[in-house]
Amino acid sequence: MTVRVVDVCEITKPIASPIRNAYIDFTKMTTSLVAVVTDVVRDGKRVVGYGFNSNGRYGQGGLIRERFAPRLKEADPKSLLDASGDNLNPDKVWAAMMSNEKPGGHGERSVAVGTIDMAVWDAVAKIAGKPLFRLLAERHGREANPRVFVYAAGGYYYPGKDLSALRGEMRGYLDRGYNVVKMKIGGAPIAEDRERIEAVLKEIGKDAQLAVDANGRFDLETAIAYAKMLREYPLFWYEEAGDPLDFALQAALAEFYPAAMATGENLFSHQDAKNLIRYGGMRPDRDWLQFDCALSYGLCEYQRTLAVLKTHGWSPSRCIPHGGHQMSLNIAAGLGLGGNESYPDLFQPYGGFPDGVRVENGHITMPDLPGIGFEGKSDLYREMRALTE
Ligand SMILES: O=C([O-])CC(=O)C(=O)O
Ligand SMILES: [Mg+2]
Repeated sequence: MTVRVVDVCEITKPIASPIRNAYIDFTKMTTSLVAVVTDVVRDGKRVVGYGFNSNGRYGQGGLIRERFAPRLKEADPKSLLDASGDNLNPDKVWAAMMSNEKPGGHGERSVAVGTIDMAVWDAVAKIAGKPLFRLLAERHGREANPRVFVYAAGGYYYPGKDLSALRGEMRGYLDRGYNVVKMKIGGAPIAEDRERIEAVLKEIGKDAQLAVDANGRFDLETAIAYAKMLREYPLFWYEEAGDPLDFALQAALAEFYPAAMATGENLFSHQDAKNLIRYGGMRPDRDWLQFDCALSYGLCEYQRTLAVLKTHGWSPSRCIPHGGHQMSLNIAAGLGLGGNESYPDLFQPYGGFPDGVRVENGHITMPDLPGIGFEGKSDLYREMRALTE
C-alpha cells in the first residue's frame, strides 16, 4: 500500500463572540478549518484528516493556500511516507511544508503549519486505525491515560456583565463537573478586578479553585501590583501577566508571586519555549506551561518542545495547553500532560469534547475513536464534512 495526499482544502470560519479580555475583543475572531484528503480508503470512504487553529490568532487562509498546501501537494508522494510505506510520516510532511523557510519569524507561519499538522496527525491515526492518543503513547513507549484533567475557561468581560452574571457563569461550570475555573483580569481597574475575584471565590467556595489570566496586558509595575493583590487569595494560577516575550518581567514577577504562575500560549516554537525556560524564571515544581500546538507548528514541533522541557528538568505534567481543542486532549492522554483547557460556552463547535463525554470531578475520559475523534462531535463534524463534499 502507499499513501498520497490528494488535496488540502481550507476555509476561514467565524468564531466570533461579544467578549473581551484585557487585550482584544472576539467580535471578528476567525479560524481556518483544513482538510487533508488522502487516497486511502477505510470502510468504503476516503480517509480525510481535519484541523483548525485555536482562538486568539485569526484564520490563515492566505498562507495555507499560497505556500503550505501547494508544497504538500507538489511534494514527491514517496518522500512523505514512513518506513513501512503504509502511512504518512508527519515529520516528513512537516519538513516538506517548511522547505524554503528561513529560521525565526515563527509568528508569521506557525499557526498555518500547526493547523495543517493537526489534520495530518488526524489522518495518520485514522490510517493506523487508532485513537491519536493511543498511537502517541505507543510511539513514545508510554502507557496512555484516557482520563484527562480539564478546567473551564471563561470569566470574560462582556458588555453589561455584572458580578451576579459572573458568579452565575462560574456556578454553571461547577454544575457541569469542573473544579477549576478561570477568569480574565487586567481589563478593568485593579480595585474592580479584586471585587470580581472575591465574588467568584465566594461563589465557588471550597468546591473549586480559580485561575486568573491577564492576557499579557501588564507592564512590570502593574504586574507586581497585581501580584501583591493576588497573593492574598488561594489561586490556581496567575497567567500571562506581561508581554509573552518579556522573559525578564516574568522572572522578576516570580520574586513577588510565590504561588503558581502560568504562561506560554503566545510562544510559537520550541526555540521560544527554550528561551522562556532559560530566562523566564518559571519554576518546574509549581508553574504551568501553556504552549498550544495548534498555534505553534503542530504536534511535530510540540514533541520537540517536550524534549526541550525534559532537558531542562521539566515534566510534561506541568503542561496544560491553551486552546480547548481535542488535539491537545489527545496529547495529554497520550504523552502525560497535566491536562487541557476547555471553554464550555465559547468558540463552538471547535472546542469541547465528543458527544456524550461528561466532565466528572474536573476530568474527562477519552472515548476510543479513530484519529483525533472529531467524528464523535456531531456539530463539528458537520462543518468538517462540508469542506470536502
Ligand atoms: O482570551 C484569550 O485570548 C484566550 C486565553 O488567553 C486563554 O484561553 O487562556
Ligand atoms: Mg490565556
